[in-house]
Amino acid sequence: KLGMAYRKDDNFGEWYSEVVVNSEMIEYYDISGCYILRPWAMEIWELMKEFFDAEIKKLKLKPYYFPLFVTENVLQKEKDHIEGFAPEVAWVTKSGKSDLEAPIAIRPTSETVMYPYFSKWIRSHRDLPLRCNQWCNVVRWEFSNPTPFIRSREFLWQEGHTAFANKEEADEEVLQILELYRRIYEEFLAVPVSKGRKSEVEKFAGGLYTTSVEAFIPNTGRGIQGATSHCLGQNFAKMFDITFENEKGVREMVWQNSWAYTTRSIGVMVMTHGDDKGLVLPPKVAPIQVIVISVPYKDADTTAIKGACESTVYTLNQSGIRADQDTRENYSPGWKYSHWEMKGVPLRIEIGPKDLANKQVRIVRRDNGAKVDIPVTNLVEDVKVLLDEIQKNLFKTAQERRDACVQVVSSWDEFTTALNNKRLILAPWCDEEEVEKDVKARTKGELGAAKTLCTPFEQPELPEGLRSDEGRSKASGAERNQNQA
Ligand SMILES: O=C1CCCN[C@@H]1CCCn1cnc2ccccc2c1=O
Repeated sequence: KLGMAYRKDDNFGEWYSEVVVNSEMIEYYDISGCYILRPWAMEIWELMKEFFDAEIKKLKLKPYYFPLFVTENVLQKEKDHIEGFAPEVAWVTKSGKSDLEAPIAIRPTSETVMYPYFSKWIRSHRDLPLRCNQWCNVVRWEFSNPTPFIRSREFLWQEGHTAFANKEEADEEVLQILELYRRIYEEFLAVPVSKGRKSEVEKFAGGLYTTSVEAFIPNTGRGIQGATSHCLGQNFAKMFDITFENEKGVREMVWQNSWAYTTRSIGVMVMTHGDDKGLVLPPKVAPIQVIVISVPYKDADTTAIKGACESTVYTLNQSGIRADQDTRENYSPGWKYSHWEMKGVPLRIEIGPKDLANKQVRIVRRDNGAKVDIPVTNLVEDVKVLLDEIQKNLFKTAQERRDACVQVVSSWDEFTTALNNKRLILAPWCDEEEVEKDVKARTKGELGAAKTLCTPFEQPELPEGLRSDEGRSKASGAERNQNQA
């Protein structure tokens, strides 16, 4: 199947579903909200994981793996905030034909799985900081419209859970991790995000405060949470009796953080960069950065051309570039161009008889379609420069597009107009829960009620006299159940 049936700016939802399938990232599954992640998606996940895992190891995180299952009474331990999430919890009630004595929950997140053991492991200040990270799947049986990568009933993530002797250390780590999430999005996925603090209404109810990186999808005019880094305060230490004896022999409760990013990040990247030819991959996360395609002529020396493709791929791979070739003879060059454009490969190299004769190759960029002939002598350097240019261009284009959607407002009328114009709104914000709930209620409409995304750490000047003590907050048309992590 070649070419897209839907155009991104006409039928965004259908376009997205088609791109993730045609690019061979996703296969739909016969259970709603569940998807098969194929190599083209998993290799992207693994490239991000390689970066993130190396960075948290520098922060002394240790790898763990906790069980998928949690008992009912332990899960109910954080009942105060879980009641909001209870409908999403999936339960195992039988094995074979027989019922289990007590139903067992499948982890929707792992606080209640881990923290009874943090309580057991932490006795003295010498046991702190405790730094635990796991890469796993979680299950949340949501009912709102399922979307590959963005909202699924099972997804992959990493969840970090740390414990410190004091709040200062916890506060510092929250921001260190948030910066890593910004780097994942901006340096790897080429997606601009805003760092900020969640409102009391939108934060993780079980925690003290939540910080997040927020992305924006111009096509839908909606913000989307990219990743979260929470300071839990001593709330869970109280619930699970996680205490330590400090240097003076006094027993104290620990200060905890928890943080996650998920496979949703892949969907945000697809939505940001994809076009009407399909996926457009930032080179940093492209499983194949350069595809070499043979362009045989009727009586040309196909063996020589294939040999040139082989050696081009070899030379590129030797210099750390992820290159592959498509010299299949049962597909035309044109078919191959469309196929690899659909998969979003950043660079295509074409090698035909005249390229061979002139000791050059033709390089075509996926992001802007530019074609250039380069001598094979300079191949590796030129390819590296082009890949770097594509990475920068994708980020710059996405940033300009996102910034063009930002609307600074200072009145209710401006706010509602901006909301209906699918804007990312920057508004003076009082950060009062009642006001936030009232705004949500008053903006319920076909575009979805307005939801605050965050109070950005970077604040523009606030004109005198505007009601706010927290600076401006970003809001946009809501995506229900936006918070994946
Ligand atoms: O974000 C994170 C980062 C990673 C660790 N967990 C925190 C908070 C998760 C909040 N949450 C989100 N959905 C849930 C769904 C069912 C039960 C409980 C929950 C739940 O506690």
